[in-house]
Amino acid sequence: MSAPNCLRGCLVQRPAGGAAATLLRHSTVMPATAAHFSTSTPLHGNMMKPQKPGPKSKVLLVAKQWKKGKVADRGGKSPLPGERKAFRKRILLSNNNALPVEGLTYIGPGDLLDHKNVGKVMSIPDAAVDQLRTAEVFKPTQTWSIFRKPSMLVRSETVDLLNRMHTALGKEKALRLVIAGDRITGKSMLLLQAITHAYLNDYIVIHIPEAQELSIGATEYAPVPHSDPVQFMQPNYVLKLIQAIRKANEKLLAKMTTIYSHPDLPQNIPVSSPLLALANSAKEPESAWIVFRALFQELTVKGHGRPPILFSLDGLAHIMKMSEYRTAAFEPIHSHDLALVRLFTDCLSGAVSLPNGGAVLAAMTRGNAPRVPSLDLALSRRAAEQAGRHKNQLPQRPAFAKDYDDRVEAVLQTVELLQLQGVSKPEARSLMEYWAASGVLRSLIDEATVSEKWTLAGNGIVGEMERAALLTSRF
Ligand SMILES: Nc1ncnc2c1ncn2[C@@H]1O[C@H](COP(=O)(O)OP(=O)(O)OP(=O)(O)O)[C@@H](O)[C@H]1O
Repeated sequence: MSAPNCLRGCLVQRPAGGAAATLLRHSTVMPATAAHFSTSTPLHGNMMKPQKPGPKSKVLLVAKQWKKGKVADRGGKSPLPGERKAFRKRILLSNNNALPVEGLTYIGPGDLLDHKNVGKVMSIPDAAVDQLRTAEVFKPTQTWSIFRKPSMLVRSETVDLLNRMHTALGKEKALRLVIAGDRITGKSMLLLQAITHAYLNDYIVIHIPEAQELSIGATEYAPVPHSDPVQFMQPNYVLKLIQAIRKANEKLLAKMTTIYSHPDLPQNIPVSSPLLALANSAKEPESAWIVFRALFQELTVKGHGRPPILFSLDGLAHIMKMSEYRTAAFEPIHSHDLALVRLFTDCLSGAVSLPNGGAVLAAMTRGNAPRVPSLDLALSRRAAEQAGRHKNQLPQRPAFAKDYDDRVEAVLQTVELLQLQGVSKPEARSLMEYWAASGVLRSLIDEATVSEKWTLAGNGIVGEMERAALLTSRF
């Protein structure tokens, strides 16, 4: 018999079914006489006997259990409600293994206004670190956990933004500005720098750290009584926000006193009580929105020793669209009909003013932002206007476009835009020298290394520079 014919003959004699083949492979007693590829009588006899289950049949058993929806017991404790989220949001702000950097100075109240500090890496003072942590300004995506203490690069944009804020303060007006830019260019970090400056200069800071928490339908909501057209409050979120404002701005709130009587409040707060007592009266979610409104009303009284306010939000796109909430009639609710969002957008558009000065800042985020055509259009119009283009040359909605939203465009009609790009080469060098001094970057920092990393990072995009230089520490 020729070789191919022999092979065919042998294969034909093999058991056809996979299960049979398995049994064959795992049959415990293999007669010595049994030839390979043979279905000889002794083997047939053996197959008729009951077989011990082999490893393969165990796999089948597990698969069966899985199909029935049983969870295999791994012996561990399953996480409690909220534990996974807390772990995801956990922020470490120091690393004792990183080297202390010599010559690193703390940011003072006027330092972020000073052009001399552009290109310097500076540390955040401990008191401000606590306030920033309370207001949830640090983000888990940033690289705080690999350095000895929270420090940041002062960029030219930082000084520019804070000088604009300072000028507005002098005019008793609020700067209304959107921070935009490509992915990981440092938009949230710039917002953090503005908030740090605000804390160091005794502003009251109201910060919404993740705008998506307001619009994705993850927190309770209820109609605001007597609101027409109806607005919706988010009691639990607002209670948490008041507690953060109270804790981070405690000293300032204790110094100021109320000038209105606020009869709607759940607790009697007589006129001339400290604002801290007013903030403390928010104990239950049910009364949180009324207390928040009363506190905001008190803080925005002109004069009376009221400090400037910084009202900020990260993740603007999430509140520039329909929310995931529904009315009782199952109609979708626009994000601008959520009371807290409405207050922010009114401040951003200038409909509600901050008479003691300050700023309303909104940062875009590119990480998980939804696409909002009206937002993109409004920002590109603002960019064109700032570049000095004539009204007739501004970008327009495409003809017959459906998914544009007048409410969004109205809010952004007069805001300023700060378009963030990469850092300059001297700024990049200073940052890399800080990384090297901290011991997290092990290479000689010279012109060539800086140029290489700067170019690799799309002309100095900070997050990309971190990827290129500190690859293992972040990703
Ligand atoms: N001024 C700075 N000093 C030091 N590190 C910075 C600075 N700006 C940004 N970074 C770093 O760059 C990374 C990206 O920053 P950030 O999270 O602020 O970017 P983003 O533009 O808000 O990102 P996204 O596009 O995802 O919203 C972070 O790890 C941050 O630590």
